[in-house]
Amino acid sequence: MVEMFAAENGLKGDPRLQAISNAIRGVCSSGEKTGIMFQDITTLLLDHKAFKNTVDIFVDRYKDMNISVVAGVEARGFMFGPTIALAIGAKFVPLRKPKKLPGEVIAEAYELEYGSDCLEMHVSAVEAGERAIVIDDLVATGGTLSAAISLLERVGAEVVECACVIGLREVKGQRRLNGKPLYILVEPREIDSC
Ligand SMILES: O=P(O)(O)OC[C@H]1O[C@H](OP(=O)(O)OP(=O)(O)O)[C@H](O)[C@@H]1O
Ligand SMILES: Nc1ncnc2[nH]cnc12
Repeated sequence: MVEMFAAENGLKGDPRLQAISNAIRGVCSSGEKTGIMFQDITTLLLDHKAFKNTVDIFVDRYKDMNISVVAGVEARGFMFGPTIALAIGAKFVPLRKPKKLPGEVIAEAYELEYGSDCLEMHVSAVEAGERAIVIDDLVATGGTLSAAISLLERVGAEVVECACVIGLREVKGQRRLNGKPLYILVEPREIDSC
């Protein structure tokens, strides 16, 4: 299913979107994530063509936007962000879960569908005035991306846009997050059975 965001992402009728969607797996989650319609992008990573098309779409969008920072959210933003950063000539800045970064950090706590968490960023990684995008696999409540935006803005960076492969239905029609544009490729996959 790709219609939900196609009108907004400028890719209406682009066959790459359906192939990307088909490569994502909807799974019935258990443990602390019980009841969550879990979207598994590891199957997208196994499909070379769909994975490359995903990265290519983001690269085409951001290559001429004078972006110097691609910030990726741990863990799944790390699977897309570095490749995009290399292709557009930007640095990659990891936004990590607590106590993973060795240098001086700033931190932002946030709420998730299944609990709460915190993101940290090295203070010296980004300079004031730099133009940044934030990359993650999925936006659900938007709490994670909002924390990422706050971290970058606290050091004086300009967040140009947040980009995700998947947007949960709750974000339908919400084209902005904390005042920043939100760029989404596809809607979630249905779960066949639990
Ligand atoms: O829009 P939100 O409600 O904030 O949720 C989206 C976030 O949740 C998932 O990560 P998760 O926190 O599960 O961490 P993981 O990638 O380390 O599994 C996903 O990769 C996003 O980062
Ligand atoms: N439904 C979901 N599937 C995968 N990751 C998520 N992160 C938050 N909600 C999620």
